[in-house]
Amino acid sequence: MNRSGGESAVNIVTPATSRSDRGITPEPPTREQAEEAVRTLLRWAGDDPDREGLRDTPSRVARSFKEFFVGYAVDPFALLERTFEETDGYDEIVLLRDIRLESTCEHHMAPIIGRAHVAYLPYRRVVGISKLARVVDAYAKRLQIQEKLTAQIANTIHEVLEPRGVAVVIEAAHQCMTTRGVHKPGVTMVTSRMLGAFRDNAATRRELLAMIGNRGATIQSE
Ligand SMILES: Nc1nc2c(ncn2[C@@H]2O[C@H](COP(=O)(O)OP(=O)(O)OP(=O)(O)O)[C@@H](O)[C@H]2O)c(=O)[nH]1
Ligand SMILES: [Zn+2]
Repeated sequence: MNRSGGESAVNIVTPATSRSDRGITPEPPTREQAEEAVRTLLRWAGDDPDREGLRDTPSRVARSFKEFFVGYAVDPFALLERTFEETDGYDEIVLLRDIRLESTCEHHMAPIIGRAHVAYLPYRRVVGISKLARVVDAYAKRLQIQEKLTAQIANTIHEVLEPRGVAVVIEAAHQCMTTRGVHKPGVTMVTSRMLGAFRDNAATRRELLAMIGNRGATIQSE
């Protein structure tokens, strides 16, 4: 049965989940090797890793990386396993709007800061709303490009919940563009991934976009 889009449904191909999507990464280096790499980068920056102020920096950076990249240790699919079926037939849009997004650009390892909006059209069951935000974090807390991040979140919800539609919109500022390189402060990148009814039905998509509203201006002040 086709749950994803009604009469005009086209079959949206969601790419197979890769090992890294599931949070499985190759053999990591030791803590000592990671700290030595930071010392090398400190020297590359032009400073002396042995001076007092920098002595503990390799250890701090190693710890910080565990926070910035905690998503590699999370299986986003498992986050959505628990669902609730007593919804009295609720089948309208569920939208989690303005989820704070903190990610890292995979090209420059610079912060990507913004907001994610995640919506789905339930089919028979709903998921705890915090889990949608957890899925965002599970993928955001990795090295990313925004397009892939957007697609991974949508594809995961689509694959696990099998809802009638999924929509993910991300608006974010890339510090690799604002503080270096082309230096364009205030620029935000907007991406969306629409699946099922959000992709096939223009009215459903319009309703969603109206619910999200124009929130771009709020990102720039962050
Ligand atoms: N499509 C996409 N591009 C991104 C994202 N984050 C950063 N980039 C871009 O990735 C590109 C990498 O381009 P390169 O020419 O390889 O790197 P670069 O010499 O540092 O480029 P500049 O940033 O232009 O100085 C840059 O244009 C970045 O703006 C993202 O999430 N999606
Ligand atoms: Zn970048």
